Amino acid sequence: MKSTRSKKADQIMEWTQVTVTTQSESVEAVSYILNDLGAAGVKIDDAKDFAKLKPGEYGAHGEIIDPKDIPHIATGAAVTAYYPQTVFVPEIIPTIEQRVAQLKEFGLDPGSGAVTSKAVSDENWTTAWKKYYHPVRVTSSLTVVPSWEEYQPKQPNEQLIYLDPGMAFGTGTHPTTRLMLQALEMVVRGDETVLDVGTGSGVLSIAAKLLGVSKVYAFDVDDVAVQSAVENLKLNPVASDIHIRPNDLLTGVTQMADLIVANILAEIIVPLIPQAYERLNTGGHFLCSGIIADKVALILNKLQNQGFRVEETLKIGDWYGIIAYKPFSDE
Ligand SMILES: C[S@@+](CC[C@H](N)C(=O)[O-])C[C@H]1O[C@@H](n2cnc3c(N)ncnc32)[C@H](O)[C@@H]1O
Repeated sequence: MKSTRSKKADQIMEWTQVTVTTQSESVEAVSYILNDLGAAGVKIDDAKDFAKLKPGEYGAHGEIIDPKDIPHIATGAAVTAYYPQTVFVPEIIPTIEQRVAQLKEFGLDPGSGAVTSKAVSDENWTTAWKKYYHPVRVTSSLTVVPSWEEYQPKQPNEQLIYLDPGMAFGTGTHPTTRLMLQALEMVVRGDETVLDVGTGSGVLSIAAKLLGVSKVYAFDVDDVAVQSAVENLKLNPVASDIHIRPNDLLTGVTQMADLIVANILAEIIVPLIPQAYERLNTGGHFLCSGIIADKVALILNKLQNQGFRVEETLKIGDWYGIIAYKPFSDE
């Protein structure tokens, strides 16, 4: 389970909780829709996530509580959003139903798309998202640590990313994020300049710095995400010199880079591909994830047509990540 939560939550006590019943492949798109309609945060329950957890595998080190103790759904997925009193939820429910049904047009299975709502108190929500977060080792060298937890590295090469995962997408534990973290570990050699497109919580920017890149410029179209990334950068001294600002993809960005990372839905990666090619130095890498099986061929095709050479296709569960390389003219 993962959740996102904006700072607005600290100021308002009463919320309307809206739950959409869907399928695993659509959770990110449904979250996007719910956020787009004014949710202060979303929480995802995905039966597939729980199916992969093994009792004791994480608990022995205190990273995560025994999965069987976490209430969870047995099949499919549910995305729950929290709306402040300023949003009149009965008015937006038909729009949610319509936009979720339209996901079929993007090749996603929205499942039943059933929408339910109920009033909740701030206290219930706070407990719901926070109690399941504990340090999680996301790659062989990177561990995400919630900002309120004490944690000592268990291995000499283990590096810590401190996050308040409540405020934007990017707890580090989502498969799409882990694909990008793995890809970063594979390509970073040190001293690179990086553009992080759709930074969310800032997790990839912080990871890139820990892995030894020199400069990071991070962007997100969502002001709440930018604010959350700014707060998370403050939790990680290594990230103090990261530049971050609101921006739509790389539109208007003139900074050249050796590495561009983007964990965004495939539909949004498509227009980013030519921008990324233009901003990358030759010999540089473009890393992207957020891609479901049905969209892999489309993205590979667009990358190759643009002139990229695909070096690796990575997979975790139903999600794919791609490492693409911009060759020198004589390669
Ligand atoms: C799936 S999250 C990834 C967050 C983080 N980078 C990670 O890997 O965990 C995608 C992020 O992209 C942002 N985003 C979506 N469309 C965008 C666009 N056109 N330009 C910039 N950011 C965008 C969203 O606001 C969201 O924060």
